[in-house]
Amino acid sequence: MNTLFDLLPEPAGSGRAGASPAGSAHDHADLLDDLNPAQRAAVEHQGRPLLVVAGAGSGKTRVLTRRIAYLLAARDVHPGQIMAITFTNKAAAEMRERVADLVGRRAGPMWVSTFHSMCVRLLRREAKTLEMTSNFSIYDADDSRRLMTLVGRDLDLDPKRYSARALATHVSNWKNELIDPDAAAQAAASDFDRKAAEAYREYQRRLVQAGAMDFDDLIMRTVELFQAFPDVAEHYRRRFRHVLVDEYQDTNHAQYTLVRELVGTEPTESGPAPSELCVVGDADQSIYAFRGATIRNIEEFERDFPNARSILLEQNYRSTQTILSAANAVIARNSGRRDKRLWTDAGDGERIVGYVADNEHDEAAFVAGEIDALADRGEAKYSDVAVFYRTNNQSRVFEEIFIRLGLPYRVVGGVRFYERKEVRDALAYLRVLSNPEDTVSLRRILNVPKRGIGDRAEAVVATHAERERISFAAALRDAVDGRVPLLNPRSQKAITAFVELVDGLRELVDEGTDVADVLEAVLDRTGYRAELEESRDPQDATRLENLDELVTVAREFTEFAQTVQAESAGQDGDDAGETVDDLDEDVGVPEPGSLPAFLERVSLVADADSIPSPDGGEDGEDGEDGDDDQGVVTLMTVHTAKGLEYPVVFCTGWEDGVFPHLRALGEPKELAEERRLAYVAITRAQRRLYVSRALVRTAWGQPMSNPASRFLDEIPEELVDWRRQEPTRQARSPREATTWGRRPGTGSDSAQAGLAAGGMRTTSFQGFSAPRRGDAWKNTVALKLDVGDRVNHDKYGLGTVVATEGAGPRATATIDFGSAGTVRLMLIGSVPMVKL
Ligand SMILES: Nc1ncnc2c1ncn2[C@@H]1O[C@H](COP(=O)(O)OP(=O)(O)OP(=O)(O)O)[C@@H](O)[C@H]1O
Ligand SMILES: [Mg+2]
Repeated sequence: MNTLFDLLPEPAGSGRAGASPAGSAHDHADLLDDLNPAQRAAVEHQGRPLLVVAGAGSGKTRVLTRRIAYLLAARDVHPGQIMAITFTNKAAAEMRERVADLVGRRAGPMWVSTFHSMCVRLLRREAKTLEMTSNFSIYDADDSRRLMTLVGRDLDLDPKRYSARALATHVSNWKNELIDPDAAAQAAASDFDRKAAEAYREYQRRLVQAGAMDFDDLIMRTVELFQAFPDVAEHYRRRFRHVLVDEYQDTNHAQYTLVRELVGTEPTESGPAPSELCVVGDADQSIYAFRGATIRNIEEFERDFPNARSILLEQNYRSTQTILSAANAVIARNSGRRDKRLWTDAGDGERIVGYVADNEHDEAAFVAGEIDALADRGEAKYSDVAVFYRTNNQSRVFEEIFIRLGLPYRVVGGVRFYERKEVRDALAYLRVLSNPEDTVSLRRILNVPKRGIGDRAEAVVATHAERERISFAAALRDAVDGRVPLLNPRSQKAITAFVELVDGLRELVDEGTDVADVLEAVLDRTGYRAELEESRDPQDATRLENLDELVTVAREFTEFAQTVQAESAGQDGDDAGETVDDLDEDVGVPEPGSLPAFLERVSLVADADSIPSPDGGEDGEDGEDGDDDQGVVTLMTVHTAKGLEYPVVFCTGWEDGVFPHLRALGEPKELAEERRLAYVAITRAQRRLYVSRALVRTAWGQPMSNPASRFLDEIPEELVDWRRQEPTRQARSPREATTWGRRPGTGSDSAQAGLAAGGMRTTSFQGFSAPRRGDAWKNTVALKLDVGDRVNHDKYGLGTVVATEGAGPRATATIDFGSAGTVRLMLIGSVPMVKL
C-alpha cells in the first residue's frame, strides 16, 4: 500500500520527483505549446489577481500546473515562493507529480497541499506565537462529536434536543464563517442558538485545554494568526509570492479570508506588494455547500480583489460531444447561473448507455458485465473505469459482485481504514503519548482494553478536573496521589497502573524509538492484541489484521522519511545560490519520521478524501500494476471524483431519493446542489458514459421502490441507448422484491441471493465463464463460497453454506454443520475447509 505516501505533502520533489530526470529540459516554449490561446494567456499572465472560470474539462487544473512550471522556468521564481492549494490530498499529490514531471527535482520546497495541511504546517511553525504546543492534536469529525457529547452532558443539555451531532454542525458552521463564541452568543436569536453558543464556548475551552484543534480550527486559527500578528502575515507574504488555488468554487468564507490574508490586497508601507494570486473554478461544480462553500467567492472575485482579471475557457478537451451535451442539458435546469457553452472537437462518440435494473444487485451485475465485456473486447482496461454512487454505503453491492467475479477493484473512501474502532484506539494511544493533554484520546483509551476504570471513576476524575480547572490528565495524576475525593481504592489502583503504563510507553517515544515499535509496544503492553487474539469472534481477526496494517503503515512511514532525508541530504547542492529571503523550513515542523509527524499525516489523510482501505484491494500507481496491465476498477462517491477523469464512467443509482438525495427533494437549494453533483459526475467521463437505476433498492433494511432520477429525464432522449427499460407491465411491488432480494431464514440480502434473482437474467452476465482471479485478490480471498455450496471442515465436518456476507478480508460464510451447529467463519487465511 503506497497510498499514504502519495499524500505526503513534503518535501515535494525530493522523493517521487527523483524518478524524473533532474531539471528536465522543458523550456518555456514547450510549456506553452499545447495550450490554447486563452490557457496560454492565463499561464503567462503577470501581476494582478487572476480568475480562470470555465466548465468542466476545459483545462483549469492544467493551466494551474502549467503556470507553476512556467513560473519556475520562465520567470525565475523560486519553488519556495509558491503555494498551491487544492481540495483533496489526491489532487495535491497529483499536482505535485505533474509539476515534478515538468520541472524535475526543482519542485523541492514548493508547498502544494490542501487548505488543512497548509494550515497545520503554518500553525506548527507559529505555535509559540499562539502560545500553544506545536504537538497539538487534530480532531476529526468523530473526535469533535465525542468532545461535544462530553460538553453537552456537563452543560446538562437534553441530548434529544441538542444532539452532539447537531451542536457540532452548528459550531462548524460558525467557524466556517469565522464567528467566535462571543460573536455567536451575541448573534444568537433562538433558544437553540443560545445553547449552541454556550456549548461552542465550552467546547472551545476544552479543545484549548486538550491542546487540540478540529478541522475548522485549522483554518480559523490561521486566519486569526494572520490578523492578530501582522508581522507574521507579512513574513508569509514575503515568502509566498505566488498563491494558486484550484476548485475555488468550493472555498468557504474562512478559506477565502485566509487566501486574502495570505496574498494581501494592498501594499503596506513597509510590507511587500500583494502576492500574485491565481484561482480557477467552475460555479457549476460547487458541491460543498454543506461545509459552507459559497460560489459568492467566484462571483465576487472582481470585487474582492480590485483590478482583477478574468479569463474564460470554453473548449473542453476531456469528453465527447454526447457526454457534454448531456451534462449541459442537466445543468441548464439550474436557475440563476451564468450560461456557458462548452464545446469539444472530439466528435459525438458513443451514445450514453442506459439501464434500468430490477434491483441493486441486478444493477451491479450489469455494471460488472459491461466492464468485463469492455475489457474482453480490449476497449478499456480496468483502470480506465470508474463506478460512481451517491453515498458510500452503495459500494457494498458492487464490492460483493466484483469479488465473486474476481474483478479487481479498489474503493476510494468508504468505511475508512482510519475510522475503524481498533485503528482509532491505537491512534488514540499514540496521540496521548505525543500530546499528554489530549483529553478526548485519553478518555477514549482510559478503559480500553478493560482495566477496571469504570464510568463512575471516570466521572469522578472528570468532576475533579472541572472543579480544580485542571486538565483531565492532571486530574488522573491527582488520583494517583490520592488527591481525588470519592475515588474508591480499586479505581485508584487501576488508574495508577494506567498512568504508569502510559509513562512507560512515553519513555520509548522520548528515547526516539521508531513509531512502528512504539505502536507494537502499545498493542502488547496494554493487552489489546492479546485480547483480540483470544477472541473467537471472526471480526476480531479482521481487527488484528487492521492493526497489523497500521503497524506496516507506521513502518513504511519511518522508512520513507529516512529515504527522503537521505535523498535530500544528497541533493543539498541543487538549490545553492537560489535562496529566498528565508527558507527556515523546519521551524515547528515535526521531525520527519517522528511520532508527531506520523500523527499529522494520519489525521490529514482522513480529510476530504481518503486512502483506499487496505481491504479495498491493493493499488499501485493509479491501479496500473496488474500483471496483465489491466489495473483495477475504481469505486467512489461523486464527491470524491471531483477533478478526476476516466475513459469509462458508470453513474449508478440514478433514482429520486438516492440521487438526488432524499434530503434534497422539495428543497430547491439542495436540489440545485445535487444537480451540480450530477454535472460533476457526467463530466468525469471521457469516452463512454453509463447511467443506471434500480426499480427497487434496499435501504435501511427495507426494499424501496424508487422512481427514476429527474436528472435522467433531463438528458435528451436521443443521446441515450437504453439497453433495458422499465417493464411496461404493472410495476413490481416492493413486497414482491423482498422475496427476490432475500432468502427466507438468513435475513441477509447477500450478493448471492440477489444474483439468483435479478442478476442471472441479464444477458451480459452470461458472458462470464469461470471467475477469474483479479490481482487485487491474490492473497486475500482463500475460498469463494456461495449459498448452497457444500463444504468439508476439518473440525466441524460436512456442512452447507446458508449465507455469505462481507467482502475481501471481511468475507464470512454462515455454514450449517448439522449436529455440529451453525457457524459463521472467516473465508480468508488458512481456512481448514474445502469446497466439495
Ligand atoms: N490545450 C489542451 N490540449 C490538449 N489537452 C488538454 C488541453 N487542455 C486540457 N487538456 C486535457 O483535458 C483534460 C481536462 O483538463 P483539466 O483536468 O485540467 O480540466 P479542468 O478544467 O480542471 O476540469 P474539472 O473542472 O473537471 O476540474 C485533461 O486530460 C487535460 O490534460
Ligand atoms: Mg480541475
